[in-house]
Amino acid sequence: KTVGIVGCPFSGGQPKEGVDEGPIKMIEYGLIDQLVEMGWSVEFDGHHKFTEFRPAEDPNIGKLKKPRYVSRVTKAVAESVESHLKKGHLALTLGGDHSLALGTVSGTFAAYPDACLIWIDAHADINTPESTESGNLHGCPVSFLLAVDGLINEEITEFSWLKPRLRPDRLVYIGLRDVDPPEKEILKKYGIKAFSMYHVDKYGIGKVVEMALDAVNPDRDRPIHLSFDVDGLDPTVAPSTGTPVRGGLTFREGHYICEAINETGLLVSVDIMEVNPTLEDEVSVFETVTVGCSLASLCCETIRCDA
Ligand SMILES: N[C@@]1(C(=O)O)CN(C[C@@H]2CCCCN2)C[C@@H]1CCC[B-](O)(O)O
Ligand SMILES: [Mn+2]
Ligand SMILES: [Mn+2]
Ligand SMILES: [Mn+2]
Repeated sequence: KTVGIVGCPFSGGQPKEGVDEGPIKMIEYGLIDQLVEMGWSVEFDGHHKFTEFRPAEDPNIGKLKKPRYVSRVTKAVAESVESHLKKGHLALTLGGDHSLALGTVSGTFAAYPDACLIWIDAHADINTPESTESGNLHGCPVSFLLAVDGLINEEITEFSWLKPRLRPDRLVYIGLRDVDPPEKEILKKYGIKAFSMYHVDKYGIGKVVEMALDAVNPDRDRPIHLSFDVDGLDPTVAPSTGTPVRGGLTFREGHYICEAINETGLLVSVDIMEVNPTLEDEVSVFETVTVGCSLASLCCETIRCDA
């Protein structure tokens, strides 16, 4: 069993410095050794160097910020993820901000057209170029990926490489608690399944994960892409992240999601996103980086001590 690590030091989808250090710290903290100890062979030929992709000029397109930089980087990420998957490897992408999912999810669907997407996040990241207020592309990836008509008005030529393959009934969220009004409209309009923290409280994480899988993978026969924004966790668990929101997933709830999805045997591609090891004090940074590493490891569990 081989896991291909896609190290993505990238911060172009949002304004805070430091989230590009996330992948570097997760590797420094020994993620590779951890995976090797768990029985994986690890393919990692160093972090991507995305600074070469940065255009001299990158004026906003409408409200969107750094559109050319984000587009070039995510196109490269899509190719990288696809190539790991086509070799039958598990793709593990370390971010970097969540705009990288434009690439990771595209790469997964190129290799596994029948895949489903499980998005763990405080946010829906489904703003369109028109609905976004911040213009930060880390708040938009899902709207670009959705294969629906009429969501995005004018085609953004920079992103013409991106073939939207995500059907609304193959997408499910867990952990939502800070969704913009236009995003709520989109979720409702396309009937996208979303388990907010309200549902986690009401049903418990075990039932929520089961309902999420039932929604997008009823026969448990579709490959799974798990996109995990660490701000889905409570800020007491993952404090060093760009857009923290109180009332999030506990340490165990976050890890349970990874264990339960791993247990399906269907996981093909994982993103660990929005770890920014420069925002908080040393202890908070340590906690956030180690949580990123442990989430990744539990996605890769091979030997389960079954009860
Ligand atoms: N929807 C957002 C966007 O900027 O589009 C607005 N939100 C921040 C905003 C602050 C004021 C109260 C309402 N929320 C961040 C989110 C993107 C998060 C991207 B992720 O990858 O971290 O999930
Ligand atoms: Mn590989
Ligand atoms: Mn996100
Ligand atoms: Mn988020």
